[in-house]
Amino acid sequence: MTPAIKTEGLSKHFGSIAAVDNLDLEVPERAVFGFLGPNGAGKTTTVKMLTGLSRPTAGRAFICGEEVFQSSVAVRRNFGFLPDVPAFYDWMTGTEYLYFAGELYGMDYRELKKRAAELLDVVELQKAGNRKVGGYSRGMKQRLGIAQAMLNHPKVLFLDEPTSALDPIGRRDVLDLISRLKEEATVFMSTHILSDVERVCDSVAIINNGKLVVTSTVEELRTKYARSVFEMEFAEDFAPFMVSLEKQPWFVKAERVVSNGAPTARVTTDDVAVARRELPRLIAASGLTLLRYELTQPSLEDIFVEVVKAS
Ligand SMILES: Nc1ncnc2c1ncn2[C@@H]1O[C@H](COP(=O)(O)OP(=O)(O)OP(=O)(O)O)[C@@H](O)[C@H]1O
Repeated sequence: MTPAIKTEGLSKHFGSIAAVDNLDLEVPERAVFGFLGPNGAGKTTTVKMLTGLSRPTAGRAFICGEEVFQSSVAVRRNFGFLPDVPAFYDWMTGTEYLYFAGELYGMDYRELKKRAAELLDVVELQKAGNRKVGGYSRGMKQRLGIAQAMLNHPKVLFLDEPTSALDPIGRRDVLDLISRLKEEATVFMSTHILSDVERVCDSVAIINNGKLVVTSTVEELRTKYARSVFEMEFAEDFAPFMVSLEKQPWFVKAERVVSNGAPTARVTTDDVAVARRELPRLIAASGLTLLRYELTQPSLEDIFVEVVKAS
């Protein structure tokens, strides 16, 4: 099957800076793909090359098998794009805005009317369609922007930081919408918000300093970096206890975090069976009063920090 997005040695240099360096990516159809990386990693530069807004210094990019730049008109038909800060005309209603955008795409008026109504439904703005965009919340604007990007049935939808400016309810609505869109299109979203990735993405790529560090399904990433984490709350100060754990052969790291409002010891191990046996004995020997003891999995954030540091 032709991948929705493919890059071969994609690179962009700005003078001596390699913003994107020899990137090989493959994104399957009908996936929600998370594109992650710390600030300055090269995410925006990559998205600009994938959407034909910036020419690569070397390498090639394909959307649905069509090479970007070689066949830009054919490629443009295949994707929709929502920038991180979309611009709207506040005096237009939501429906008028979609008609305006559809006319720019050259859509037939009858088809446009039908598609706009259908999309207002999908993004749950059917009631707000006749209200002026100036009165929309940020979340509503973002959903309208997604409807606009989906107008001409793109096979790939690029979303740049789609939830970063939203409150928790706006975020939840946009994430629910992204999950539903995968029925229609492949979604490629760049983001910093790892909990969003955990909620909606099937696969991810992590880049750092312009280079691909890892690409895999979220599941594989978890299995590969599976280390178990014990969370413990104590009635007394547990700092000396954490230090005493460092000598244990199964110990990877110990952190003091605040979980559910309480100071918590988070202890990571790479040998869960031994740690499970040993920890209760060590807690008993410490004389501390144990209030909570839980075995959890590392978050995507833990994995991200580890992968980026190692690179
Ligand atoms: N037009 C440009 N001229 C010179 N350097 C640039 C240009 N655009 C980007 N860069 C550099 O390329 C690198 C990658 O930038 P890019 O904006 O792609 O990163 P990013 O991952 O999107 O970062 P952020 O998450 O902060 O938006 C950075 O070092 C940046 O300073």
